[in-house]
Amino acid sequence: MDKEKLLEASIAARNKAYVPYSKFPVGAALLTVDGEIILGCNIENASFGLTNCAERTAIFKAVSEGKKNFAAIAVSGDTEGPISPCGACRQVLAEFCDANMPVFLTNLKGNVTETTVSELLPGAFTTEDLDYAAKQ
Ligand SMILES: O=c1ccn([C@H]2C[C@H](O)[C@@H](CO)O2)c(=O)[nH]1
Ligand SMILES: [Zn+2]
Repeated sequence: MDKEKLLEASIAARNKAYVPYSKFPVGAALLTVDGEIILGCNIENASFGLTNCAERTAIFKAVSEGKKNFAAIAVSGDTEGPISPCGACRQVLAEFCDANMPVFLTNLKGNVTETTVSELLPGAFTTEDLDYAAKQ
């Protein structure tokens, strides 16, 4: 997997961000198991709570096109250290990605952290929890 290419794609994805309120563009680049890169950016709203983060935009775009098997994601923002995905995005990543899927977090200075979905959200609530209740 070309980690540098994915990181660069996430930085390019920031250019499409719709961020009139925060002025804080974030980009995501989601790699499918077939080698396709799906981009996402944050999309804000005058009703602030309706904002969709870059990571969820990328995942929802992919899933809406029938692509649900992912190999990695890169996320970038202009932060002091590597960007930190919000809790909502961590939960959505846990829904669609393997626990050990690589997550590359970066900033514009080239600081990179490589982590995984389960490191970002240990003990995530998952579909297995629902299956357990359904069997009782
Ligand atoms: O990992 C992150 C962190 C923040 N944001 C967005 C949400 C909002 O538009 C702006 C400021 O929080 O950054 C993302 O898209 N992804
Ligand atoms: Zn988020």
